[in-house]
Amino acid sequence: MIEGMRMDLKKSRYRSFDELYLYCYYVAGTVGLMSVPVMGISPDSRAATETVYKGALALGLANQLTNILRDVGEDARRGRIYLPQDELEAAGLSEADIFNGRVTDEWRSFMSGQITRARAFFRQAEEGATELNQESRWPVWASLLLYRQILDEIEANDYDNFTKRAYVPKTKKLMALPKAYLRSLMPPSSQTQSQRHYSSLT
Ligand SMILES: CC(C)=CCC/C(C)=C/CC/C(C)=C/CC/C(C)=C/COP(=O)(O)OP(=O)(O)O
Repeated sequence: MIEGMRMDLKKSRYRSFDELYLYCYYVAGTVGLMSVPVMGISPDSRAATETVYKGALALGLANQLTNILRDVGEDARRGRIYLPQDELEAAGLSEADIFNGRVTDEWRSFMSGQITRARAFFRQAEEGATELNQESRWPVWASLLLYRQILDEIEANDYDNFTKRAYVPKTKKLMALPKAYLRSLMPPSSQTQSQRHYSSLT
């Protein structure tokens, strides 16, 4: 985590998603991983421990990527671009496009790809969240559902994350709480991965 903070002091560009992944891993993935032994895995869980840690890491990454996508304009005004340069280039976008902050079709399509990737990490996080101790499941589900909604708001703003800050309205936030509560009641998986694999074959 400290390494991530150091990285942020030295670096203001990321050549590829691999480089960005490493940064997100350091500053947020590690927080997720450290939370697992604090929150604890449900005694009823039959899932592989790896599934829980992978989920926790994924939630850290998903949150950080979402944060980055929400703050593109704000970061650019401080001279920083936390987006993979090779992917920007492939989408026909330059740094100047980001500093000028024009929402073009190229930008919309680039952003839509970035949002899809962040959602894939949220999906992976869901698998881990179900396996946590009962007491931790509601807050974790709430944070997952609330943060993931920021991505919906970026879409609702027609991908203008230069001049608009994607913001989840209070009513939507409140509505997420009972949804999170219901999800938190979902019991942990009662089968191990190999049992699941076996029963899918029979
Ligand atoms: C899912 C399972 C199995 C466990 C849960 C594991 C957890 C708690 C994961 C979440 C980890 C986490 C809180 C990562 C940090 C996320 C993040 C983007 C923080 C934003 O920090 P700032 O950059 O300070 O935010 P602002 O830009 O809003 O100030």
